[in-house]
Amino acid sequence: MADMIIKNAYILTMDPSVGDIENGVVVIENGMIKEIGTSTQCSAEKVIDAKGSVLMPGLINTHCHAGMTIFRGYADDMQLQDWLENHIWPAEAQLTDEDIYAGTRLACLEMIRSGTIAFADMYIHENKVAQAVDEAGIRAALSYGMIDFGDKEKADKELKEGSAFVKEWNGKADGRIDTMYGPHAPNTCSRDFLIRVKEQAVKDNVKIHIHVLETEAELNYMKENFGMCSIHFLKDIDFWGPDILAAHCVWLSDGDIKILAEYGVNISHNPNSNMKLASGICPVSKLLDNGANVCIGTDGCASNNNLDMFEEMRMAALLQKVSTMDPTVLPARKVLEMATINGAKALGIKSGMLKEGYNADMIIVDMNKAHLTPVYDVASHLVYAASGKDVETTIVNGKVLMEEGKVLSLDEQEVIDIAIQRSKDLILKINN
Ligand SMILES: CSC[C@H]1O[C@@H](n2cnc3c(O)ncnc32)[C@H](O)[C@@H]1O
Ligand SMILES: [Zn+2]
Repeated sequence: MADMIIKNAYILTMDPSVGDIENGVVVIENGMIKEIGTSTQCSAEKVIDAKGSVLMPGLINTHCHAGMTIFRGYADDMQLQDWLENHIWPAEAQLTDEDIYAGTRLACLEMIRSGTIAFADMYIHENKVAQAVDEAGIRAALSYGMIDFGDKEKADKELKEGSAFVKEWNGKADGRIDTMYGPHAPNTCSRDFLIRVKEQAVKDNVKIHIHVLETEAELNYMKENFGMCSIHFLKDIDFWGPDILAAHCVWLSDGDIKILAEYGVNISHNPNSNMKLASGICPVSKLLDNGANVCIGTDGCASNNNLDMFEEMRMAALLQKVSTMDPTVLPARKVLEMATINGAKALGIKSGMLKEGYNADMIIVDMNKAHLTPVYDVASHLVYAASGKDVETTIVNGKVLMEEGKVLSLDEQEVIDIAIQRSKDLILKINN
């Protein structure tokens, strides 16, 4: 007897060798996909009838600061440097374990609700992020965010904390938590520190999550201080490889794009954050044309201001079209690949496709809605017409985290109430 069967669904497998299955069935056992096809001989304890809905791989958010969800709507409409240095960093200095736990629980709730099954995170008090992820049932690649600003003592302390986090949490929560090292950016971390981080990550066999060339200011800083841009600087210290998840990559030259593709670097494109902070536009279609792995993230809730990956997919497509003045670039299926297959590759997880032997990480999208009617092309609706609110069921590791719109792994009202209380206490502390 299997654990679960989902039947009568339009299945968007994202498996290129199979394609879509119009009236399909998926069998789940021990957190994995046991069978996928048009029929099954299996029976299961739980059967979900998904008639009229789309069953697809859950979305993967490859750049987030989940704890920052406590700052949703705090410090809008500013230049990135002003926003970060004069507002966000002073506010973060006031954050406690409990604030980050509350913010991350709120983030997990929103992600489960809007069809995200996994996210990559970089933040402070990351132990509390891990605790929240463990309890919420979602999957994540977590890193303690490190900044040394060229201070050797701070570098030692940060690396010690990043290392301790990796040792404590890697592979935990039934394998749902992976860890990474999280040096913040090439303009906030010293050269020596980045070299040490890379060495440690290789030793620990974990990946690295870093912001790269988000702003023109970073590009200018690197050129002034090192005589080269961040891409060449990181190449110079043997940093690049398929173990690197580089967020943003907005200010790239054609030569930089070739380097990122050649080294198999994973690039998280964060269109809403880049638009809101007016950072610029990542050359996504050029990166993809050169064979780079580009995936999609939301960034934190203080620069977005939500974690809806459906919205992020739509923005990714529209932004490339208008910036290249070519409506044929980044068609819907390609964007879906970025948010599923490419995200899974970046995180090194067997998700992002509905295929035998893969993690049972999937979502059911209700298509019986006015704004999703009629249907000529399912992929088109998922990217251009749907939103996270259309997700009715979310399954991670074979466990149902939300069923027919009810979140089962978290007490929704409690999560919201605590986040409200924490935000009120926080603003009093910040303003004092
Ligand atoms: C050291 S933990 C991570 C650090 O990153 C900050 N952050 C959030 N969003 C961005 C962004 O768009 N660019 C650069 N840094 C960002 C966050 O506030 C934490 O301090
Ligand atoms: Zn970020």
